[in-house]
Amino acid sequence: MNIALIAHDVKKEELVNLVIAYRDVFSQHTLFATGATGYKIAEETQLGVVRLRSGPLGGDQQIGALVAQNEIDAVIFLRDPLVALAHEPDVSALLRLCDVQCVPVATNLATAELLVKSLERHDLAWRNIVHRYRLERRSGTEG
Ligand SMILES: O=C(CO)COP(=O)(O)O
Repeated sequence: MNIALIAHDVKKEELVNLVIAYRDVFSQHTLFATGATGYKIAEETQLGVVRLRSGPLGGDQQIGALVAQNEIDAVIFLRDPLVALAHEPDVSALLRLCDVQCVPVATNLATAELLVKSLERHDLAWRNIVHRYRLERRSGTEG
């Protein structure tokens, strides 16, 4: 599964702690992250992370584009709920695209933990089954 991890500055430590606590689960997936979040996760957990641009410089939009292409299976986005950010429209757009594509998205630590536990139980495996089925159908019609 492709998991996107994003945290605003005041939430980065929470997210890193979550990844440390559930390292065994996260290590079984491909992790994508915005720039500074990805840097911290990689540094503190030694897990591989596909790092995109920093959030304010377009990283949220890059993750949004992956969501729009249905290439992300779950998003954990720990937002700072107490400040308004210059790139708020990018944040809203990403969350909207998660709803468009029916991608599970957690915006606080409590929900993030539930999502990780779902990953652990393979609750989202149906997404891989659908991906594979569609790829096979596509290659069948092309061949
Ligand atoms: O601002 C962000 C998401 O909106 C996070 O970006 P960074 O991971 O680069 O700090």
